[in-house]
Amino acid sequence: MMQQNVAVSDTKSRIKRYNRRVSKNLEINGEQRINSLVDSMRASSPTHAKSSNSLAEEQYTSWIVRKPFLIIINYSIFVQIVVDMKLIYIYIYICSFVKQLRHPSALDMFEQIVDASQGKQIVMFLDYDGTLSPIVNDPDRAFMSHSMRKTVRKLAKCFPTAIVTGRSIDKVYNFVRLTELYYAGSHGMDIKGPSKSFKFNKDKKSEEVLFQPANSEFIPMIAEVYQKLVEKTKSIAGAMVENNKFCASVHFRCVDEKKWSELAQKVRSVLKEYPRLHLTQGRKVLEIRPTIKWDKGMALQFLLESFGFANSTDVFPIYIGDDKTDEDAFKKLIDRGQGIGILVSKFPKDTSASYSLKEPNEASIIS
Ligand SMILES: O=P(O)(O)OC[C@H]1O[C@H](O[C@H]2O[C@H](CO)[C@@H](O)[C@H](O)[C@H]2O)[C@H](O)[C@@H](O)[C@@H]1O
Repeated sequence: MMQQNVAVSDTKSRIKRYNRRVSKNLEINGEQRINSLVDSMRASSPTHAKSSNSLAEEQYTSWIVRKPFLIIINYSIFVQIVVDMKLIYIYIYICSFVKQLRHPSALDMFEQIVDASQGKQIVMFLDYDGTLSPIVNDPDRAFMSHSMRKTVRKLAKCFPTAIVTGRSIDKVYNFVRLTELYYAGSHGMDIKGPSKSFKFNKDKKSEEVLFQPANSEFIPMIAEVYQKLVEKTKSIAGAMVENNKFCASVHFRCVDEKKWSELAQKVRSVLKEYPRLHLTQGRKVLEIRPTIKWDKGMALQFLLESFGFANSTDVFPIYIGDDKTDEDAFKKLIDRGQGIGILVSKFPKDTSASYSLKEPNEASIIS
């Protein structure tokens, strides 16, 4: 009997120890997940994402700052510095040259792009934020310039043209205000065609083409999550939440970096209750979306198919975008072996796009 009691209490204490270990692991895992989310929030913010170029420039600057002290210490070290500086110069030069080779400016390559599209039907895909409009602190004030609107209108007269955005269609339409375009909102999960008769519509139907790959039950789910996120994050100065119909965005552009971890924790705590939603990241924004296999690349594919170019070799799709989510579309073009992807970015980035533009204004020049 005595032995049995000892065995039971032994087992109990082993179970307790086990539970303690498990819950400690869970805490560590939870903490690790938040830490890695905050790390990637930092990494995806341009001021933190050091390119090889900017790193070299930074090293170069720090050499300059230290230089006078080193001269006094030793002339031979000074000579060494001059040699090193030259090497750094050469390194910076090679980096920018290689970058140009990998992602030449779409402006410099304009003629080649035009040549490559000869005899083919150009189809234009345009991201909105950071591509047609400059990035601003307040997402509700990301206005498109009049000249950009004019350019997009002209484009749509010549080619089928679609806006592919993380925003809801209603929001992006309020900025763009062009009825002749196709709109793929909520990262391509809500696709609508022009609301009036449109010559590129193969069957010449005048009604809107509509495709929503995600189940419509996600709409109330996102609305609920949006409300919870607004409530949870209201104590964090600068945090903004947007309901984008099939997805929600939590902006941290105006949040003090010291608060990023707290914000990430709050977002994770809301998402815990929604296993059918997951988190992705854009430019200083956390995006919550349905766990379905759909992205901007698949939206591009869907639109090309609806234009009748499923297996056509006579099509030349051009996709212009600035964000991580646009990479799926760039990759799709590579898979199809057609057209070109153009990345809008001031900084060198790893991308599947073939060309680059420095800012939204340049996108209007090429169009
Ligand atoms: O696919 P996109 O059209 O690029 O949409 C992605 C997100 O764009 C918007 O946020 C971005 O632009 C804001 C205004 O310039 C800026 O404040 C924010 O930091 C950027 O991430 C939009 O507000 C989000 O809902 C979209 O998810």
